[in-house]
Amino acid sequence: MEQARKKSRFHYPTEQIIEKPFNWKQMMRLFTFIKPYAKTLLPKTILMMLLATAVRLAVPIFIGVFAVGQLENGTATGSDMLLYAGIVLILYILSYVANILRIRWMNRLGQFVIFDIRKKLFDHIQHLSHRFFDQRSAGSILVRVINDVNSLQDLFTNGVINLLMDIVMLIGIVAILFYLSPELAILILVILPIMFFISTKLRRKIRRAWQTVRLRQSRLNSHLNESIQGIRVTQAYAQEHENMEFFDEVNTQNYESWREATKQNALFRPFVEMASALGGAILIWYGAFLIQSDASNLTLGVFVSFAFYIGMFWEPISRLGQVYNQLLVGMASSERIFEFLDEEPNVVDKKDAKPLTNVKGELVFKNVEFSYDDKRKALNNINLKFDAGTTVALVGHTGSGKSTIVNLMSRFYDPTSGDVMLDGVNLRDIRIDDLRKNVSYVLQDTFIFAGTIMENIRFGNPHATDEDIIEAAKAIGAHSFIEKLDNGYQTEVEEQGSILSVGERQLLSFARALLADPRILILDEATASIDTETELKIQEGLKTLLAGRTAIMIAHRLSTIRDSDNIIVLEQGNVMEQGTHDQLIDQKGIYFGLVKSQFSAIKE
Ligand SMILES: Nc1ncnc2c1ncn2[C@@H]1O[C@H](COP(=O)(O)OP(=O)(O)OP(=O)(O)O)[C@@H](O)[C@H]1O
Repeated sequence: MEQARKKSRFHYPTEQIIEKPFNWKQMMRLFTFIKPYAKTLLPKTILMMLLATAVRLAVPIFIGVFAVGQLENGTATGSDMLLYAGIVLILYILSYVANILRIRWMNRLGQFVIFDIRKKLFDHIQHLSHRFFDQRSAGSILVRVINDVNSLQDLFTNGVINLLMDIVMLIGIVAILFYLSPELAILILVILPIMFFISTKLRRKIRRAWQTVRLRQSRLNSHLNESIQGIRVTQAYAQEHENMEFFDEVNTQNYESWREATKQNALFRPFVEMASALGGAILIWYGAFLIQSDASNLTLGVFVSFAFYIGMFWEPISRLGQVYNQLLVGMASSERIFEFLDEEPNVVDKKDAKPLTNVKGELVFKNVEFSYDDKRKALNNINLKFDAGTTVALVGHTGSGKSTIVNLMSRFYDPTSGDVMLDGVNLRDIRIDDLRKNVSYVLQDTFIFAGTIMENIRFGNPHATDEDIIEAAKAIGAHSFIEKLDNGYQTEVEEQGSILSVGERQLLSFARALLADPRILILDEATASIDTETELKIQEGLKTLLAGRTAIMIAHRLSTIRDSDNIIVLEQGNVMEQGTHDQLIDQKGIYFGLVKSQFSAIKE
């Protein structure tokens, strides 16, 4: 019981082992990624592949039929033999060069295709709406862009061309075998179906074993990802031991699945080699019999060529098994990649969406309703006006709908019904890019990207010069703390910016927003308590930032709220009261209660 309770803390979606029939449609869709190279790299690679294969097929004929044949007839001269040796040598050199070029171009083709798939996937994901990200963890998205795309790598760098090469090789060998000696060819080919039957069974086992490896590995990845991201909470609650126990379990499972898969895998090659030896034995036994018998005209030369071909026969067969595995892995991965690619953004530009010019910054909500999940309403019939150039504070208990209102302003979501208008134009009719350039967000938890402080501020406007950035930082009041850092504006900060304090991060985000110079500014005020000096700096910075803009604040400090031109009080997705601080206090309604209970403890 204790054990079950402990393990139940860790929930990772487990994928089922996929045993689907081969899906041609999906494969064809995957191969459309080769299309851009259909006239350049692909034909060059195929040509080299055909050349290398043709040469390999020709060599045994020269050695067996011509050289040994002439020796057998007794017509061979030293210079003839030298000529044959020369030809074989040239053929080998030719095949060597063709193979080098084939491998080089094949790898290049594969890398280009992987590059294209990853780019397309990333580009697509970037444009997906917030709804998509609400339903998935960052880790699971990462796995698709990295692991699933990587697992297509083998297929495109080796698989496809090798598959073609092996098919051409097999057809070539079978045709030559039949041409040289149909009796001998038939006998040897009899064992082919038997081998295919056994190898298919073996391969299925191997495939399942590798699928288990992938599932175990993805569990291990998820656990690692979560553990590292949540390390501070884990340490704070002293849960390292529980974490370690679970890690041990998934790590052991991972190791065991690898052991099993490599064991199964190791069986395949010896099996192919055994079949190859069996083919050789049959050849020697029956071939010797045919050479001696008067009824057959099998010569020693043909027999030698045959032996060469038999030796070459099993290699493509064993490789075909590998390619089949690669195709199945590729299919599973591409299914997951296509699932993302087929995901349509919920919020998209209309065909005739208008550009935005001369924005004044008046926002109006008309009968707006909204629900995140079509079950529970987050906003009920909201009618609001945010006048251009004014500062409006949104207040209310947690979950009352403050963030939801601001989410609709940048069209991170569209209202379920009703409209949001900017300067009298429905947001749905405005180009999203234009809208978002005019509406900036300053989030409570400022996201700092890995890079310098300079680059982090420049995020607000990629075209800004260093001077513009320093000016913005000065205006906001961030310049003095930046200067005190080791390398000033060139100080490298890590992802999430953990070397910076909450207040400093806020100031950076103000500078970033000032640089973006939007008409409408949405601000989620930090709740963390900040020392009085920084607090003053933030208030000063805020004043500069808000000057002349329409500002919507999810306000947590009474001082900010009191200074606003209008205060909107929300409760369970409804607008309950609105007005200035004094008006609302006089009303002695919800706001009055909120101020008394919630803000009295917070520093004004
Ligand atoms: N992405 C989401 N998916 C589903 N439901 C959501 C989502 N975001 C918010 N909600 C729900 O919508 C309602 C309004 O949430 P919202 O985040 O707007 O509240 P809030 O007033 O901003 O709260 P807080 O002050 O705690 O940030 C809540 O009931 C919340 O559970």
